[in-house]
Formats: sequence, structure tokens, C-alpha cells
Amino acid sequence: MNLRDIAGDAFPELEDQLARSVGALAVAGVSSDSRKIEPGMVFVAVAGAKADGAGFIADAAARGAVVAVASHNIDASIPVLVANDPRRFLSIAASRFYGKQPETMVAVTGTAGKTSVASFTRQIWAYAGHSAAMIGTTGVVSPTRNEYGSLTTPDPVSLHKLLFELSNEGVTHASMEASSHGLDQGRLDGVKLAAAAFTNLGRDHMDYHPTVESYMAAKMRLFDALLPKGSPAVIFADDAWSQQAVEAARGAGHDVRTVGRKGDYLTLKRVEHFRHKQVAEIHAGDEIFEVDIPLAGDFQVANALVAAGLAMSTGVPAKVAMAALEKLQGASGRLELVGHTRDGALAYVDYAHKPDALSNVLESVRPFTTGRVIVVFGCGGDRDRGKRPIMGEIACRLADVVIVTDDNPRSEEPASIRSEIMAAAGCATEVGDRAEAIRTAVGMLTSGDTLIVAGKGHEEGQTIGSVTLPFSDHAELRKALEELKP
Ligand SMILES: CC(=O)N[C@H]1[C@@H](OP(=O)(O)OP(=O)(O)OC[C@H]2O[C@@H](n3ccc(=O)[nH]c3=O)[C@H](O)[C@@H]2O)O[C@H](CO)[C@@H](O)[C@@H]1O[C@H](C)C(=O)N[C@@H](C)C(=O)N[C@H](CCC(=O)O)C(=O)O
Ligand SMILES: Nc1ncnc2c1ncn2[C@@H]1O[C@H](COP(=O)(O)OP(=O)(O)OP(=O)(O)O)[C@@H](O)[C@H]1O
Ligand SMILES: N[C@H](CCC[C@H](N)C(=O)O)C(=O)O
Ligand SMILES: [Mg+2]
Repeated sequence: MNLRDIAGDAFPELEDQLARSVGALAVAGVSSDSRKIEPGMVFVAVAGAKADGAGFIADAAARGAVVAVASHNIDASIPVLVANDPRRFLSIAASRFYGKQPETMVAVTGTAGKTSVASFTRQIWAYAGHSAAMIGTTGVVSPTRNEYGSLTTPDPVSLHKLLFELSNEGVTHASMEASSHGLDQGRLDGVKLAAAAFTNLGRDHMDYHPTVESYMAAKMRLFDALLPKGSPAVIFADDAWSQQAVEAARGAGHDVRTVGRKGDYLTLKRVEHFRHKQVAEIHAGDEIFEVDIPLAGDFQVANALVAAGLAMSTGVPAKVAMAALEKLQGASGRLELVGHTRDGALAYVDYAHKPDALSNVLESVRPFTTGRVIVVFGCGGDRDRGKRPIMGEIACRLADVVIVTDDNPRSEEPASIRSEIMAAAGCATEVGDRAEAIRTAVGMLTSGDTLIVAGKGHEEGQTIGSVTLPFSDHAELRKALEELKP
């Protein structure tokens, strides 16, 4: 492949530059990280949060890059092409270089529920007989893979390499999470979407997005910049931001399909909560279904509806999608029942690490808790500080017992993170060591209580400073429950 081939016709500003001999250069790959450059590759210089890629062109050239792409002209030993938006160039070039992706791809955005929706969509497709994969916070799941991941939306080069591989492995359907960082940084540009979805909007990532409006605008890029005009846009109807999402999707010319109590594509008429399942009456056009969803938590019904909407919008009949909901497995660490005490108190791991998620999960378990709701949680270091007191207040308002502990303090002083939470959590006890906090909570459990260990979900480490030590809420919770048994 030559440079002209991987740029295609998406960059009018490059046409003259590519018409010269540089356009015919054979290209061995593309990367925005000079440390990953191998001979013959294109280096794309992007300005990031920590560094400016333009400062690494010399390093890339020394490692064998044949050409660089940047936002402005820079003197270098290799030709430098000037593109309006190097991040977009990176994504489009990666998609053209790898050239293949599963035929049916969907993406879901929203503050909470992305991983669950992506996972449920994969499960519904698989139930309908398709070879299906999901890509998200918990990693990659496909008929042949179950790999742990680090980013919710991978960087464009890793993403397109992965899509190429999945496609070669026979995967025809793939669902992915579109994080606001991913959308803002154009990581999904070049993915050919058949449908897209929105779950909800709450406070998150205020360290990255200056205002909630700009956070919403980043999410809406999924509809106004990525989804091809006229495609199905599945929108959860019962969130405070639903109407705005509907308007954004309609404005972009999409086929809007709302789901939820106020939904018109899938309408939730009634839901009964049981300890480990919920029975929902769902209307799909003229058809009425009574569905046993084998998961706890109101929010899982919302996620199941969004996933069913995506599956139906990509060809799965309503009847098959509804039958698949009865077989759903929760995504790892999302209100996941880990065990119980001898007298039946339940202990869950959950990934709530932002205010709305925490209030949702605490409210979800209340209906089936005859005793106390006990919560153990902390807040990550080097992340939005504003959410700390908000989460402290929510915990004390919605739980009966609150233990504040550490959750990936990263470069921050753990005690000062805890004290910012404690400032608004007068009811709480502070136990810094997370394993000890979990043991303390388990020791308090009596019949009818529910314990939620929130914030880390599927994570397998605790990052203190720059070191990540092995740590699993599941394992610590199981150990503590085991120790209790005589
Ligand atoms: C703030 C943020 O989103 N950073 C992401 C971003 O990095 P960046 O572009 O800002 O990079 P930078 O470190 O400033 O460097 C600028 C450029 O110089 C290059 N460089 C740097 C050093 C060098 O020697 N040579 C070189 O070429 C870098 O490769 C980069 O291209 O692009 C990188 C590649 O795509 C990501 O790995 C990186 O994720 C960091 C590790 C991260 O922690 N991101 C989190 C916040 C994130 O993206 N989270 C979301 C949402 C999570 C959720 O709520 O679900 C996610 O999608 O995971
Ligand atoms: N639809 C929803 N509404 C509100 N809260 C939810 C919803 N779905 C999930 N949650 C809460 O958010 C947590 C994370 O869920 P999930 O991993 O599916 O969301 P996510 O959007 O992928 O989150 P992240 O951005 O952290 O990857 C759950 O453990 C639960 O506490
Ligand atoms: N994708 C999110 C996950 C946060 C999970 C929580 N355990 C924390 O470390 O804050 C982030 O990196 O901000
Ligand atoms: Mg996720």
C-alpha cells in the first residue's frame, strides 16, 4: 500500500501534497507513538494531554519512519505532510491500512451502562446465531477470545488491527463502547457503524471536559460525525438528557428509535423486581412480551432494552431478542453477586465509580434488602476531584453503613482523597486498606443485609503511585466470606 492509498480521498488539503512523489511511498504501517515506529511506517504527530507528538518526529525518523503527518510544517529529515486534523488522519489511515472490519458494527455511548449494553448486544447476537464480539472496558470477548483490556475505546491503530483480526476469525457482528475521550480524540473515526446508541448522561470526567455541555457534545459526535446518515439511532428515553440526544440524532438525519418507559420502539410497560431477577412487560410494535431478565438492578432493564434495540436494528427479530434477554449474563463486576453469609446476607461487586452509578446501584438493591445496605467505596486519584464529596453525600443518604477506602490513588496522597470524600460523608468510617475495608464490612453483615463493594468491578489491580499491585474485589470478598464460615 502506498501513502496515497491509505489517505484515500478524505483529506482535500493533502491532495496536492500527495500528488507529488511522496504519495507513491510504500507504507508499512501507521502510528502516533514514535516508540512503536518500525522501518517504512508513517508517523502521525498529534498534540496530546501530556506531550506534543510534533516533538517526536526526529525520534520517529531515527526509527525508520518514511513520512510524518502533522498539523503544521516542521523541519525534519523526512517529508512532513500538513493535515487539518492529524487525529482524524490517524484513524482513517489505520482503517484503510487494515481494510477489514466485521460487517455489522454498532457503538454505544453514555455515562453509565456502555459495557453492559455492549456485552448484552453481543450475547443477543450470539443467541441469534451470529459470530459476535464486544470491545470495551472489560476487554475483548469473541467466540475465540476473552482478553483483558486497558482503555474503554482502544486507540485507533490497535482498534483497526483488532477489527481486522476479528473479521479474519469469522466475527460478523461487533459491539463497542464509545467513551467520551474516544469520541473526542476521534478514536472511532473510520469504523463503519450500522447503528449506534445512547444510554444516559451524568457527571463524569470533569477533569477532561470543561463543561457538562462539552461532555454531551463529545458524546453526540457518535451521531453527528460517525453514524452514517439515515441509520438507526437507539436512545434510552427515560434519562434527563434523552430529549437532547433525540434532537441531536434527528438533526443528523438518523432513524431514531427510543426505548424505555417513554420509548416508542421498545416500550417498558411494567417491571417487577425480585432478588435475582426482574420480570418486564415489553411492547415491540404490536407484539407484547413478558420477559424474565435474570439480573438485579433497575438499570439493567434499561441496558437490556438498549441492547435489544441495537440487536433488532441490525436484523434480529423481536421475538428472538426477547428470548435472548432471558439468558443474559451480567458483565463482570456490574452488580455481580459474589456470595452470601450463612444467614443469607448478599455481597455484590459493582463498578460504580461515579455519582449517578453509585446512587443507581444503592437504590437498586434497596427493594430486596430487608436489613441494612452497606457500601464500601473510594475515588480514584488523578481523576475528577469534584465527584468525591458528591459520592460521599450519596453514600450516606442512600446506604445505612458507609466505609470509605482507597480506589487506585495513583499519584495522589490516599488519605487526602479519602478526606475529600469524608468531608461530605459524616456517617462514614474510614478504612484505607481496601482488603481490610472489605473484611470489616463482611464482619458486620447480618441476615437481610446487602453489601456493595463499589468502584473497581472487573479490575485486577490497585494502582498506588505508579505501581499496580494485584488486587481483586471479587477475590477479597470471597476470602472474607470464607473466613466467616466456621
Ligand atoms: C487523556 C487521554 O485520553 N490520553 C490518551 C491519549 O493520549 P494523548 O494523545 O493525550 O497522549 P500524550 O501522552 O499527551 O502524548 C502525545 C503524543 O505523543 C506521542 N509520544 C509520546 C512519547 C514518546 O516518546 N513518543 C511519542 O510519539 C504519544 O504516543 C501521543 O500520540 O491517547 C492515547 C492513545 O490513544 C491513550 O493511550 C491515552 O490514554 C491514557 C493512557 C488514559 O488514561 N486515558 C483515559 C483517561 C481514557 O481514555 N479513558 C476513556 C474513558 C474511560 C471510561 O470512563 O470508560 C477510555 O476510553 O478508556
Ligand atoms: N443504565 C445505567 N444507569 C445508571 N447506572 C448504571 C447503568 N448501567 C450501569 N450502571 C452503573 O454503572 C456501573 C458501570 O456500568 P457499565 O460498566 O455497564 O458502564 P460504563 O458506561 O461502561 O462505565 P465506564 O465508563 O466506567 O466503562 C455499574 O456497575 C452500575 O453501578
Ligand atoms: N475508566 C475509568 C475507570 C475508573 C475506575 C476507578 N476504579 C478508578 O480508578 O477511578 C477511569 O480510568 O477514569
Ligand atoms: Mg465501560
